[in-house]
Amino acid sequence: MTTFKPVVLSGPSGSGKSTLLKKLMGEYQDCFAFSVSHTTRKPRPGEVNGKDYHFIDQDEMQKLITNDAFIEHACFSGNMYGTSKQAVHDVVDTGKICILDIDMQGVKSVKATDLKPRYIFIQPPSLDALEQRLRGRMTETEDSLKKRMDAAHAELQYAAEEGAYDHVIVNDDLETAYTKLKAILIEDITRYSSS
Ligand SMILES: Nc1ncnc2c1ncn2[C@@H]1O[C@H](COP(=O)(O)OP(=O)(O)OP(=O)(O)O)[C@@H](O)[C@H]1O
Repeated sequence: MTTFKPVVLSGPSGSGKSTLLKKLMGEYQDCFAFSVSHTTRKPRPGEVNGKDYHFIDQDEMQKLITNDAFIEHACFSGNMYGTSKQAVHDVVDTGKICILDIDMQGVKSVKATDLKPRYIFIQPPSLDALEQRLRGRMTETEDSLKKRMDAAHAELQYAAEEGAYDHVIVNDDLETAYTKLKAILIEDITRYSSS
């Protein structure tokens, strides 16, 4: 079976990663998949273990963290979440193209693994435009906006370093950015479709 390198999509919050991924997965439903995350959160009605999340308890989570099983892990509202290296390998083994939507710390962690993905950075046209988009999304408080803008500075600095990413896509006009993203992935998409 043909397998594909995972694809890492990174970029400041508000740069348009989710928007681009939604378009990509809408157009090529079959081809791409996200890895299944681990969480200590209780399953909601209808959620399936191993499909929506790997539901585990605190002790198991701690063990996985100690064993360096995660690419990234974080705590939100008292629950822990993590993306394991194994979960990415599991998607690769299905023959689909695994998408990782992760931040700069996640990118640095992936670089320390044997995953060898393609690294794509989604860059906002400017910091002003980024702030406008975050405000327009109506998801942020002034405090969280400031945190995201501070983080964006660091992300842009890192992306400018030689070799940090394989591709940088400036998301100014959405259709143009999407065309660029597809151009990077089209060879794999075609191979997937003909396999
Ligand atoms: N090219 C574009 N032109 C104008 N607005 C855009 C463009 N791309 C995305 N947006 C808008 O910018 C906002 C942020 O985009 P999105 O939520 O996709 O960012 P993100 O990188 O996924 O953020 P996060 O990391 O916080 O999830 C959204 O409201 C989206 O509709």
